[in-house]
Amino acid sequence: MKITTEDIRVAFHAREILKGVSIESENKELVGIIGPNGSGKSTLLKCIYRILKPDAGSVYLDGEELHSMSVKDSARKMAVVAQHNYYNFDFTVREVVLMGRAPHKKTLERDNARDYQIVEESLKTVQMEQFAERTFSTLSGGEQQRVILARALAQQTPALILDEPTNHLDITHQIMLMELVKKLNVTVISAIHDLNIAAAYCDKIYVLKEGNLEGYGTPQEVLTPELIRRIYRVESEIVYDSHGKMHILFL
Ligand SMILES: Nc1ncnc2c1ncn2[C@@H]1O[C@H](COP(=O)(O)OP(=O)(O)OP(=O)(O)O)[C@@H](O)[C@H]1O
Repeated sequence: MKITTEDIRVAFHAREILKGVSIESENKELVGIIGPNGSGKSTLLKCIYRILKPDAGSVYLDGEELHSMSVKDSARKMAVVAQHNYYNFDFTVREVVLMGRAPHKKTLERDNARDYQIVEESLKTVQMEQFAERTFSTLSGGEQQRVILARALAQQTPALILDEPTNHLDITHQIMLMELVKKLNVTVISAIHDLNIAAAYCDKIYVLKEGNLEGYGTPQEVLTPELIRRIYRVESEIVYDSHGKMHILFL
């Protein structure tokens, strides 16, 4: 599925947070949004996953304007792993993941064997199947993050929106998550802080600073020492290992 934003503008209390942001992901592309703290990454993603209506501009899913669709229709097209405090969920892990099936159900339709099978598979994929009966709020931050990813997988959508998905995860699970997301073969738009993760996994990167797009292209095109200096005020060096993989060293 193709996701497009066109000239998105958002202001809070007369302060402009997004100043006309247009991005595009082709079908099955993994698109990274990078930028310093407060640059507007989450705000842009919130406009895409419909928790925030922009003051101006539009979001299109395969050419269809987001707000012209029902919430259920857009939830069948896109699942979200956002940065929230999840701790208040007083549900079991299995129940949380089952919520991912809701957009596929009619009003009052009961969960069936297939829904439970999808939930078990999703939990296995994120290696959380042994936690199915646990109360969600008793999990660690990283475990919660993986359960929320399982919920998004259970939603079986052609697009995923991720807001710093590797936040809370140890290095094993960071790599697991990015490898998994890459293999899903769906469209992904993800805010990413770690530039080496962005370099390793993104097909395309957009750079946000103070609500403006400051760069766009493949990781090789975008992640140059000049851009990193301009955006983050940090000196860096780009090296390629024996596998041809790009690494950013911060000096
Ligand atoms: N509801 C709101 N009311 C007022 N200001 C807000 C609101 N939501 C976000 N902001 C401000 O908008 C700016 C952009 O926030 P946003 O969360 O989009 O940044 P970000 O790039 O995702 O940052 P981070 O890397 O720290 O997660 C910040 O200065 C934030 O304080």
